[in-house]
Amino acid sequence: MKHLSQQEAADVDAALMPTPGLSVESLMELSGLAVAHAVLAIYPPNAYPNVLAVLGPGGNGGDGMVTARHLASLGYSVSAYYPKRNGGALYVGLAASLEQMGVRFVDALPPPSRTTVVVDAVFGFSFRPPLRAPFGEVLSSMSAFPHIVAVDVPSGWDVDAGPPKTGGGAELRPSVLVSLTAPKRCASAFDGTAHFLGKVLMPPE
Ligand SMILES: NC(=O)C1=CN([C@@H]2O[C@H](COP(=O)(O)OP(=O)(O)OC[C@H]3O[C@@H](n4cnc5c(N)ncnc54)[C@H](O)[C@@H]3O)[C@@H](O)[C@H]2O)[C@H](O)CC1
Ligand SMILES: [K+]
Repeated sequence: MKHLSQQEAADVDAALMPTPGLSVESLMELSGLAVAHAVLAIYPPNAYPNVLAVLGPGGNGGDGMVTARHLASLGYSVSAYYPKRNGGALYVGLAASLEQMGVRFVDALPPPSRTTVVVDAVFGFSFRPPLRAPFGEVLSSMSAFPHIVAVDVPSGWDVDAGPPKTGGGAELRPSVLVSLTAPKRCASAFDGTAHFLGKVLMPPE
């Protein structure tokens, strides 16, 4: 399977936008639904009742909000940590839809737990290192959780080059990766247990 560079990933999503019937909202909904079903397949709610969605300020965080909404409707107990909120109408609306579904927004990350699945929706294909505050601390705290499902790109990884080489303990090692549309180059360094491909809307060529 082809892996997309950071630039190709941005170009592909820009090319999908004018497709009749597609919009940022619909692409985000399909992404979040795909991630929710990956969580359901690997971490069923009878064994893993709690989900913590960690949300970044851009489109990846939007996918994470949709994921959280679907997981709440699938029977998980869902909380969300959203340290840098996006004030755009789409994001404000998504956050309101989560509250309607009973998702709790928390002010700090809870301690790690073996029965909690972390949805890593901090950064996607637009991330460029180095990390700016407060996300170094956020990723460092997340990395202590044993079950992490990364949305599109493991957060903090260089989209082309892969995991950071700092060795400082802050690098995420997700157990599940859900690539959206196509895997990004960094996915070739993924060494977790399951790699899914979601939101495939393009003809193969
Ligand atoms: N764009 C689309 O068509 C769709 C994208 N989907 C998902 O969205 C992400 C890409 O979204 P984008 O808004 O372009 O960017 P990110 O979420 O990856 O991050 C942007 C956000 O992060 C900040 N940021 C970037 N680098 C740093 C840094 N080093 N330190 C701190 N903060 C940083 C930046 O300022 C922005 O605020 C894609 O991967 C998909 O998950 C959907 O699938 C729908 C369609
Ligand atoms: K991510």
